Amino acid sequence: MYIVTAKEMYGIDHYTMQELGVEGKLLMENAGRAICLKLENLIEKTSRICVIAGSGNNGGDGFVIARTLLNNNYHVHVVQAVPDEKITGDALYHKNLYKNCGGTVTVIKEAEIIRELVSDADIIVDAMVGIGIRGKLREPLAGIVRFLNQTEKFVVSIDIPSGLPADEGLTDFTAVEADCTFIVGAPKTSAFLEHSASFYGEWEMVSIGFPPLALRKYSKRMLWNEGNFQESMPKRKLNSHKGDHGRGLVIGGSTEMPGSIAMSVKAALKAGSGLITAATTEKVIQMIAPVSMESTFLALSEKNGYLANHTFPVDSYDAIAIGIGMGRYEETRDLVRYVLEQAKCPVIIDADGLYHIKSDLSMIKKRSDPTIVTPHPGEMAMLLDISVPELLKEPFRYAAEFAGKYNVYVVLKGKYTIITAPDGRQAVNTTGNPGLAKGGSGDVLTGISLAMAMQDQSIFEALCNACFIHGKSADLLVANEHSFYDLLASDVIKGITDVYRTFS
Ligand SMILES: NC(=O)C1=CN([C@@H]2O[C@H](COP(=O)(O)OP(=O)(O)OC[C@H]3O[C@@H](n4cnc5c(N)ncnc54)[C@H](OP(=O)(O)O)[C@@H]3O)[C@@H](O)[C@H]2O)[C@@H](O)CC1
Ligand SMILES: [K+]
Repeated sequence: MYIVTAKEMYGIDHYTMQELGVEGKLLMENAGRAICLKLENLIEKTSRICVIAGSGNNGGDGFVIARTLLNNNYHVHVVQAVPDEKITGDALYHKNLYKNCGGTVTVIKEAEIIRELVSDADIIVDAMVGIGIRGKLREPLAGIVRFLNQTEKFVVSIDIPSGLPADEGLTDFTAVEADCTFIVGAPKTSAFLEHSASFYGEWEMVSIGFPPLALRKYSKRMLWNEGNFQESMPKRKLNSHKGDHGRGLVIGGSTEMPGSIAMSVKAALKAGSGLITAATTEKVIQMIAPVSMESTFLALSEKNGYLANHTFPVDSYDAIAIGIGMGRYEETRDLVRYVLEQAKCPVIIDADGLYHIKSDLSMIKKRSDPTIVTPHPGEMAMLLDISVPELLKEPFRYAAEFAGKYNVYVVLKGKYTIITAPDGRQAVNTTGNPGLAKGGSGDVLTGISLAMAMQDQSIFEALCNACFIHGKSADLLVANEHSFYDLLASDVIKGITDVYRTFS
């Protein structure tokens, strides 16, 4: 499923109409009808529905919905929140069809009157404004939105909750807090931003006839779901051996943080790596060896309990993960630099490794083999020298800029983890739950990512699949024997079994 900006949606719309010859009226009919099919599952035959229509094509969708429901014997009324002369084009065509079928319309000039007009309605359909919103919502729409946000009635938004921007970048808006939203054609970016996603309520996308080639042509963003995972995840051959599944190296750990590297190693093995070596200090090896029975170890030099400058052969590995639990000690940085310069395989940089590269980002820019950074928002903001709120306003743009500038893959972790390729392709992971907001969770994702980077798939797909597995493991665990509260990172490692048994 593709994710679009408003501009991309208009591009897809234009292409479908101009190049393919599909008329706008037909797209609007398709949108309204597809939404009605879904809506009818939510409402009773006796439900009273009030559609609030605005002036643009979003209002036009509202008129199609009103006519379809009316013709299916529902009790419907349309409140038009703009003067008659503002309804033009395809929206006017559909308004007339609705009226020709016996539909009634009340035109309102002031927001106050809405309370009375919807007093006997069970369901309110918000078709005031969609992706055509410009600036902050004007009256009377703003007043209607304030009313809708305090009413107990069930509010269904069409395409986008009215007032909400489709794109990232704006955080100051008045918008409908919908109970549910039926998104038209493709989900918009604001459905995946921490400050705006909740306005959608539960959402579902309806297809209205945009061909995949049009979506592909305009959008570089997608939602990574079960279908993508199943399609791209390489199948295991029955006669394969451990060497076929990747020989990985995890570099990290310190006396203060010995556990995290153990978690990454275990996750990497559980997710399907053939062989994993943990490169860490002698002391950490002694500490983690009893719980890391399936891995091999490489002792590196240390200073005050932290990894210090050390050169060792890194060319016999298929992929490397570095940074986990290694601390921010000055001398550890030389080790990070050495690995990034020498390794001729994909390198994943996580946690403290990100702090080490910050002082000299040319370390990553110079590499010719794939480099992957896996920051949470605090680490991403640190890499970019901006605040976390600033980053979260436009995470897609910042991640894409960083990936392009430094030629790296970025896995920006969060409620909506965004995976970005150096060429600007982006994916949003669909799995995961609040149970993952716990220590060790990132270490597990790094381990799974390491395993995926060594399977027969592109790095972009590998990272998308790693995020999918990580989140899906947590989802299955919470659905069955665990809760958001008690879920541990070690449970997520065990849960990888169920993800593979269920989906591959
Ligand atoms: N292919 C597609 O994409 C398809 C899209 N479809 C649907 O069309 C929608 C996009 O339609 P659109 O382009 O007509 O814009 P839309 O969201 O109705 O808003 C424009 C109106 O809002 C008004 N307005 C703007 N800002 C305002 C403000 N701050 N405060 C108050 N009012 C404001 C503005 O009024 P004006 O400023 O001109 O007075 C203008 O009249 C899309 O979301 C989807 O639902 C489907 O039909 C199927 C095909
Ligand atoms: K709307």
